[in-house]
Amino acid sequence: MHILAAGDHFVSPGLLAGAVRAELGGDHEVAELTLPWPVEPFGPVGTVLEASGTEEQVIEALAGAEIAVTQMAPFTKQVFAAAPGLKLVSVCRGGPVNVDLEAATEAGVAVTYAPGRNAGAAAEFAVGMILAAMRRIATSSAELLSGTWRGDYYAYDQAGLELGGTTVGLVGYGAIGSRVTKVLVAFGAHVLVADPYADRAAVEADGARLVELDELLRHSQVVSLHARLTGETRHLIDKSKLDLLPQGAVLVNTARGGLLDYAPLPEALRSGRLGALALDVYDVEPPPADWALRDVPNVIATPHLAGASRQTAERAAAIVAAEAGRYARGEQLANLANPDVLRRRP
Ligand SMILES: NC(=O)c1ccc[n+]([C@@H]2O[C@H](COP(=O)([O-])OP(=O)(O)OC[C@H]3O[C@@H](n4cnc5c(N)ncnc54)[C@H](O)[C@@H]3O)[C@@H](O)[C@H]2O)c1
Ligand SMILES: O=C(O)[C@H](O)COP(=O)(O)O
Repeated sequence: MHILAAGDHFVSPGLLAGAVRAELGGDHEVAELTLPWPVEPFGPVGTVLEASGTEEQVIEALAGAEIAVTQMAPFTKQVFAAAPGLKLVSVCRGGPVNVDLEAATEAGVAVTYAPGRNAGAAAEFAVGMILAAMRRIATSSAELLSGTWRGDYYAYDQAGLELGGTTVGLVGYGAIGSRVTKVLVAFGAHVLVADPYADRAAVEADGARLVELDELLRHSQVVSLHARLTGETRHLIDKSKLDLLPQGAVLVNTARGGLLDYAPLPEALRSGRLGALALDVYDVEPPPADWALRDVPNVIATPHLAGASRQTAERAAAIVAAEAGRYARGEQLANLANPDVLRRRP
């Protein structure tokens, strides 16, 4: 069998190919393709979002492949049309946003994905960002290293908040939001959750309360975003929603830049409306040189790092290799994103 391992600098082609060889044995031809990373600014929500590399690159590398394993490669209608032998695309992402699922189904190609493979890493990182922002860990460190010892941080009106006893609002209760909840509850925080699709009983069993978004925003001193970016969630938090937050609230976004309207943020921070902002994701990645939040107080910014742990990369490669193994043995795939494809097969 011919297999394409299309990786990037995070989940490398070598890591993917090694896992596939270990799963399938050595009798198969595994081609390796390296895609650029970091990705270009993300495209609009559509059929294929957040892909990396070009269709031409993928078409050339596929060359007769029956299986492709990847994180970011674009699988568009054109790619499926040019690869008639392709039967399985296994994507090691939380959602196969780089695959046109309709075109895959039409072409009879099964698509699998990897829900939760980086949820532990992203949840730990989000909690780290929440703590760093609440207690000014990152900004005070940067100030001290640049020569400023700020005694006023001890003053009552400048001092940070403890997590214990503080109300934290989590927007989105999926693989990451639910993990963040459990950690925050263990710290003694009161956790509010807004997610129109969440199971109330599951939220309550985790020690949190399911509420409407506006209620969450009105009552949370800290708000952390954990929803997926869809047509429905784009700019879920805009100026009108920011205005609902208590004065001096902390806002954390480790999910997707598109969830948040970035335009009102500089003024909200300068005026103290927002007490701190912690970001791992941006409306444009990387943010431009003249980024409006670069010289604004109380901003923490990391380069889209939340999901990037060693375990995530290893787990990702193992998950797609296991799906390739199931396909090769004729077994049921574990996480099929386009079940309709089964109806199209003889
Ligand atoms: N920064 C990083 O490195 C990094 C890493 C992994 C994931 N992420 C991002 O984190 C986010 C969460 O990932 P996940 O794996 O938990 O996703 P998930 O699919 O498991 O959960 C997303 C949740 O969002 C909820 N949701 C949908 N519409 C909503 C709405 N209108 N309001 C509130 N909630 C809504 C869904 O019901 C679901 O529970 C995603 O945006 C993902 O892309 C970022
Ligand atoms: O780090 C990320 O944000 C990802 O690499 C992709 O996340 P996703 O797999 O949930 O799309």
